Amino acid sequence: MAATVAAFEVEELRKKLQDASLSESEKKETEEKMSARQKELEQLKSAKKSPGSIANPYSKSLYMRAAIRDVLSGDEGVSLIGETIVVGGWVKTGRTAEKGAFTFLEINDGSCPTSLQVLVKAEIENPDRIKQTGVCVVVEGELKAAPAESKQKTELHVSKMLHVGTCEAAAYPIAKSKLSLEFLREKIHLRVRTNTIAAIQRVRNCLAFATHRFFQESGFQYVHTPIITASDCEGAGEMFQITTMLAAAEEAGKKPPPTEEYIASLKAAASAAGSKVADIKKASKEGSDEDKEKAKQDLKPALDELMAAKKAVEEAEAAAKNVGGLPRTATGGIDYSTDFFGQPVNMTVSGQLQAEIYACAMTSVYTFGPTFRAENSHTSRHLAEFWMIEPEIAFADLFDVMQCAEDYVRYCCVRVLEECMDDLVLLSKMYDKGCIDRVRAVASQPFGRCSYTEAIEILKKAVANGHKFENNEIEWGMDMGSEHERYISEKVFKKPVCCYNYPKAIKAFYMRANEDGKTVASMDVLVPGVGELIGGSQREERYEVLVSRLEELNLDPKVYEWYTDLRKFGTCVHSGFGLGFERLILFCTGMENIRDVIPFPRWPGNARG
Ligand SMILES: NC(=O)C[C@H](N)C(=O)O
Repeated sequence: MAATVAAFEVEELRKKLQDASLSESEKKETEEKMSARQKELEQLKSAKKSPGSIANPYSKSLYMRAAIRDVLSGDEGVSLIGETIVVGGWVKTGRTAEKGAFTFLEINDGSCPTSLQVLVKAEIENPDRIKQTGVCVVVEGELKAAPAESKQKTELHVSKMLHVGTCEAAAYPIAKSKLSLEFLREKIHLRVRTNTIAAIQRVRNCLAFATHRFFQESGFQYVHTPIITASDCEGAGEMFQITTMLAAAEEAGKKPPPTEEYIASLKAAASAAGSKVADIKKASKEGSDEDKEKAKQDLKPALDELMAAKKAVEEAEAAAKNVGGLPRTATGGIDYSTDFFGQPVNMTVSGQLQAEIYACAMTSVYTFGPTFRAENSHTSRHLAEFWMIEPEIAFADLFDVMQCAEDYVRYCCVRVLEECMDDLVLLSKMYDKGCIDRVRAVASQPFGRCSYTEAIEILKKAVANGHKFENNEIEWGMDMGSEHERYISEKVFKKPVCCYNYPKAIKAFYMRANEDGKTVASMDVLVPGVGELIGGSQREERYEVLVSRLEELNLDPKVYEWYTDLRKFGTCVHSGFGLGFERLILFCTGMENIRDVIPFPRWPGNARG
């Protein structure tokens, strides 16, 4: 809410003014900023609202319901005092007062972290039906000024209960206010009813919208790349396969395969049927008129018998090869030609290759969709299904995409500070006190830049000075671990860093080879608290170099023909990157575990919800 942001800013500026080391001009500038924000705050607070102006446009036919966010925004509802409004939501807490004459409910509808206090008289609704956490209510009533001692400025005095969805209190798993995040992951269908998960969802929503805004305002086309694909972009083989052969295999697998004797007996039957046909044919040419007439009648059924016998042999032979119920090729591999797509396919690990196709015709494009990795990884930084944003830009080199990555991430931070401050405040109080400062710091200053070779020097020096990493063997060519990446961004630069020009041996086939013969034009953005947030590169645009790189890595150039074709038909310098959306959310919310920032997390052994 804009007013919350303004109030927060005023407070921050007030704190800053107490800093004795401020110069006269800094002090003046801060005072001016503060009075401008103060004025803005006053305006927001006095903006006049009406029940009609705040009613949700798509909740009018049933109830004329308003979102609690719109009731409370700016002035905490003061300008609506005396008006009749309708709100709907779920009870956070309920209590009775005056021996059950009143029920006080805190209701929340997910539109903002704040709940609305609602007062229901016993003659309007039985307290026992509504006071449990988790009950759903839609209520109509007059918004009144709250008593002076209460923490909120307004409360709703209910005149009509429009809906009650009761909640079985004893069985409701999230009735308690403080539950562990691990426990909530098990109650996946109810966890968004908690303040934490709802706040994270609002931040996620804000970042998703900010992503589209940033790229749309920068002239990018949003491209939908496929989820089902035959190519492995990262060449790492950590893919989920897609097939329809398994259900049929299960059926086929139930029958024992035909024995050699059985196949031999079928073959004998086929050969007998063959001889019979030959005899009939002979009789039709050489026999008496009577024989010829009979042969004419016998030929058709004999031919049918032969065809059926041959088919039985073929089927039995195929079934004998059908190990585990799966059809096999002559060399014993699985025969995918009978599968749905006629070839092995998997769920995408990255939309990059297809994004390149579009960039090489439309110049600036981006994808934003789910990607999948079948890594058996149980860390707090990995998911089997995660969302990725992948811009791809023609006529752009490595340094252009580094700048794009920096601008995009900073833009997201600005948006989240402007639009989700209440959520950030809530989360930072509960989980990570320094989070808002880190987001602000990212929004307000340029990223660092450092080559991989420089990064290795920094790490070596750290070890020489006594710093202990879990992996203390620092040498050029290593794949830096998260502890090393975090050291560089958190301890050395104290801000996000674009690290670039990594060794060729640890990077993917599509990255452009540098002149030194050892490195490729790749970059990672390393961020405090998170480690690697972005990976990207300038793409290899030279046909021969790309094909020989594929061969070097034992990747079949035939499989990547369409990709290498782009280099044959009007090639150009182009670059792009991929940002793991959930890692951006981790950074902005200060949450520790990636499983808590996606609505329905998938990890090995878990696909709840
Ligand atoms: N689009 C990109 O550059 C991201 C890269 N394909 C990755 O998955 O890391």
